[in-house]
Amino acid sequence: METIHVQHPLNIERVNKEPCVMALGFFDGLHIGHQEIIRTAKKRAEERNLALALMTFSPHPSQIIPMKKKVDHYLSPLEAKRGILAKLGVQKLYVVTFDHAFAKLTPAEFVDHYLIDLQCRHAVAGFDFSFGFKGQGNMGNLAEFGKGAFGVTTVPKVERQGQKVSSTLIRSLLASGNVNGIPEFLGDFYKVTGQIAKHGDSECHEVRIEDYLLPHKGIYEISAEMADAVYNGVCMIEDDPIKVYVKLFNSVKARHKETIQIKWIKKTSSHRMLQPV
Ligand SMILES: Cc1cc2nc3c(=O)[nH]c(=O)nc-3n(C[C@H](O)[C@H](O)[C@H](O)COP(=O)(O)O)c2cc1C
Ligand SMILES: Nc1ncnc2c1ncn2[C@@H]1O[C@H](COP(=O)(O)OP(=O)(O)O)[C@@H](O)[C@H]1O
Repeated sequence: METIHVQHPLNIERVNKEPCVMALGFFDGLHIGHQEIIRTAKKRAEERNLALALMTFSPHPSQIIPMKKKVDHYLSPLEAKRGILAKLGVQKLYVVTFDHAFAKLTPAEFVDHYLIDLQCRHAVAGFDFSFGFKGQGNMGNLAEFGKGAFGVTTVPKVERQGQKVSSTLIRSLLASGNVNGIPEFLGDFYKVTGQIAKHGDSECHEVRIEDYLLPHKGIYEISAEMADAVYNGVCMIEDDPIKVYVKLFNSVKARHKETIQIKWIKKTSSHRMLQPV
């Protein structure tokens, strides 16, 4: 997968582009709703023999525009997003810097410069995707702004348990420590990647995790992947200041600075921190 970072104003001559199907959205977490968008876009790309592209933004629009909640930690920071998108078959990833100049674009300007000029031949997004100044562009008027340059597919709402699957919903499950409820919406357990920051004589390792949203403080059953091997263990999250400690069962020790991927299984009680299951 090719990753192309662009910033407004676009110097279109210098952007590596090709006729494509473009999936649109922020896509934090790549939950089952997002996966449905990408599956649909992939189908359209195959039918039309076009490249599969996806446009996302960085940072989250709420960092620039006042919104109800400011997102400053992610379910899938850009590197994690890249890995997941490549696996889902995305061939070109456009990462647009979301700054004030970009946020001020009218829906027509966004479509002209970021879809038509990037050779989008078909756009795919969910029923609630919005774009352009004050979110005035939507799936009801996207085709009109496209003036026939591309077709549009709107993916209907993906729901579970009577609720729209959303990154906000997954964030609230993390905030309540309800990590075992996440796979229903995410399609998998919630995973974060970090580095072993400190290890002493004890088998309890401190892990440094950046950019990811973490579950609520407490003790969790986890599985950890390091150097292609998977271990079971427990993880303790402290807040104020935020610290993450991992203990792997069977006295497995991790090396300093080793990369560790933590998969959150469920919240547990403190005594199991000492007593492996
Ligand atoms: C060109 C452009 C301008 C935008 N301007 C605004 C804005 O002024 N106010 C706003 O609330 N959102 C704005 N947005 C953000 C969108 O409403 C939306 O959050 C973003 O496109 C991510 O879509 P998603 O949340 O459906 O993934 C803009 C988006 C784009 C692409
Ligand atoms: N549950 C869903 N059903 C259908 N489409 C969705 C769903 N959730 C998100 N989308 C679409 O996925 C893209 C990215 O949406 P985004 O706003 O980043 O997700 P979320 O609503 O989870 O924060 C947009 O095109 C959006 O319309």
